[in-house]
Amino acid sequence: MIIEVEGLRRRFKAVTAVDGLTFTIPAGAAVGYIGANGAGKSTTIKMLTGILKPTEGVARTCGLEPLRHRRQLARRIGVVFGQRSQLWWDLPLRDSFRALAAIHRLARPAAASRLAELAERLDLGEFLDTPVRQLSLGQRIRGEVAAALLHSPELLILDEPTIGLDVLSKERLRVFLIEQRALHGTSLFLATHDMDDVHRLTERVLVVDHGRLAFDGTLAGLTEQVGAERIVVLDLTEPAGPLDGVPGARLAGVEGGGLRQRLSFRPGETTVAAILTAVAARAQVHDLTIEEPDIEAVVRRLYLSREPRS
Ligand SMILES: Nc1ncnc2c1ncn2[C@@H]1O[C@H](COP(=O)(O)OP(=O)(O)OP(=O)(O)O)[C@@H](O)[C@H]1O
Repeated sequence: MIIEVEGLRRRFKAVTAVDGLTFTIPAGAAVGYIGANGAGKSTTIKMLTGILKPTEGVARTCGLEPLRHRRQLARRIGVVFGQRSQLWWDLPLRDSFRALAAIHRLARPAAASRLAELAERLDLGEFLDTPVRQLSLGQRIRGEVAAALLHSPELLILDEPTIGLDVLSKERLRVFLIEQRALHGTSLFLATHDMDDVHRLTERVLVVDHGRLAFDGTLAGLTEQVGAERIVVLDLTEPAGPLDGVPGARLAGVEGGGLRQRLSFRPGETTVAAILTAVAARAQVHDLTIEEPDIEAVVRRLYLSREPRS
């Protein structure tokens, strides 16, 4: 197991941020960790990485007790906090990598070739010599991710890595992470508010609610359990009248005078294929995309379905 957590609890005076969590994650897995603001995600990550001491219970990361073996663990994991930097603010990005290579005691040629790989894949070349404080958010996050991966860790822990990034930067980062996992088999533990992150990067999702595990399964299983709606966006070859009355679907919007129409549906009640078949008699579809429900909505529905809590 790359992560093992048993009865993990952390109190801050009156607040119980993490309240008896138990789960395991096998090596090589990619897991999304989601929950509302203040649900306990960052606190969990801090205990997994040896920054915070559990009040009760056990966390084991890469088979190590994070607090006791913090140094050893640091060589085997990479961590990115989207809202906090691990880079040296006033130094050129390249110097942070040099310092980190020294901290991890990487042999020079190995560090140089790893940096070259990361710089190429993350497109860092243009700003390697720019002081970190002058980087755009997207550039800095790419730098953070490279810094976290420089020593080729077995496990990458990301806390809100795409927060504040524009669509293009988010996408580049996701493509990079998918590639890295395919190349190196890096395990991934990803706390995020972004459903697309979860959808693209992970195969299992853990939902935390008031420090307790509220769901452990696939994203499809989660949306099905809460009955969240997905939206199919249809781009038509010619404008058509409103596509209402499709069985199992609800017309959620018409744009461009009928050229683009959105139909929402609940997985389990109908399928995209059935919707397309029903629509085919009335309009010709040129292109389609599926919009995932947003994470806040899914989590809210899950929380509501769990009430009243003990
Ligand atoms: N150092 C601290 N002192 C006191 N309370 C804290 C501390 N750190 C976290 N908390 C509280 O613990 C709870 C869980 O916080 P945590 O940061 O783990 O949540 P989160 O799920 O990461 O939220 P977000 O999505 O907003 O980052 C919150 O109520 C928070 O206010």
